[in-house]
Amino acid sequence: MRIIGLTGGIASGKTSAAHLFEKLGAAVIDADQLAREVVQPGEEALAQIVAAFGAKVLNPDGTLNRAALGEIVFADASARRTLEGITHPAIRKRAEEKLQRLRDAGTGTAFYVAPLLFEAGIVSRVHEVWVVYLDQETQLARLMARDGLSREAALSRIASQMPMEEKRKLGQIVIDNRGSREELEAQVLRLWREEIADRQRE
Ligand SMILES: CC(C)(COP(=O)(O)OP(=O)(O)OC[C@H]1O[C@@H](n2cnc3c(N)ncnc32)[C@H](O)[C@@H]1O)[C@@H](O)C(=O)NCCC(=O)NCCS
Ligand SMILES: Nc1ncnc2c1ncn2[C@@H]1O[C@H](COP(=O)(O)OP(=O)(O)OP(=O)(O)O)[C@@H](O)[C@H]1O
Repeated sequence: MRIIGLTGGIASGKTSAAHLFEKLGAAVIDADQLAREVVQPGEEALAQIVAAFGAKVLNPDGTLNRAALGEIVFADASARRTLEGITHPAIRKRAEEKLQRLRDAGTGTAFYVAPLLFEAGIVSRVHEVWVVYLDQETQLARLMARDGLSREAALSRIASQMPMEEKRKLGQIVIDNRGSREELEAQVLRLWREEIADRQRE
């Protein structure tokens, strides 16, 4: 099975691009979604997070208060590393299980969508890397609009990741998402045809 790592900066459009590939019939696993699964009530990782950060990161119903934890870890690199030390092994394990299921089902190509593909070393698990790219001003505007963040909070999230320009250089394929949604969709369709559908027929 060919595994394509799909990455990019925060709010660059990875999820949007992945949904478009999924609509065309691609198999997709998404690290952000796995990160949510591993902190559900009853999961080991949630207990470890509470032990490390205190009950203030829980909602009254016992679920993770993501906004509260986000405020802590995006302002403090050492707190972020503590959280990653808890969540990343659990995310990796779940990703391997999902990839194995796709392999067993005879899947030809799978996308592994991961914001921290380079930062978390996931790059060694994929066969090639596609990067969704945009300039920082557009990134900032989309991030603030989507998550209702102040400019300062949005900038600190961007600063917690490898700079977009570096990611761009490391991708075998770059999807330029500075333009409209229609332009994104056109690139996805072209890549689907040229890089996936045609190659699977070879
Ligand atoms: C801090 C948390 C609770 C904030 O939750 P929230 O719902 O606000 O954001 P969400 O999970 O949807 O992530 C949004 C984006 O933030 C960025 N981001 C998330 N975690 C990190 C991190 N550790 N370092 C840098 N950027 C990150 C990514 O670009 C991600 O796509 C959450 O992001 C989390 O648990 N992060 C640790 C797990 C992780 O590293 N996830 C990334 C996938 S490997
Ligand atoms: N071409 C576009 N034009 C306008 N808005 C867009 C475009 N592409 C994506 N968006 C919007 O930008 C925001 C970020 O996109 P998306 O959630 O797909 O990014 P992401 O890379 O998955 O983000 P994260 O790393 O935070 O998970 C969303 O609100 C999305 O609807």
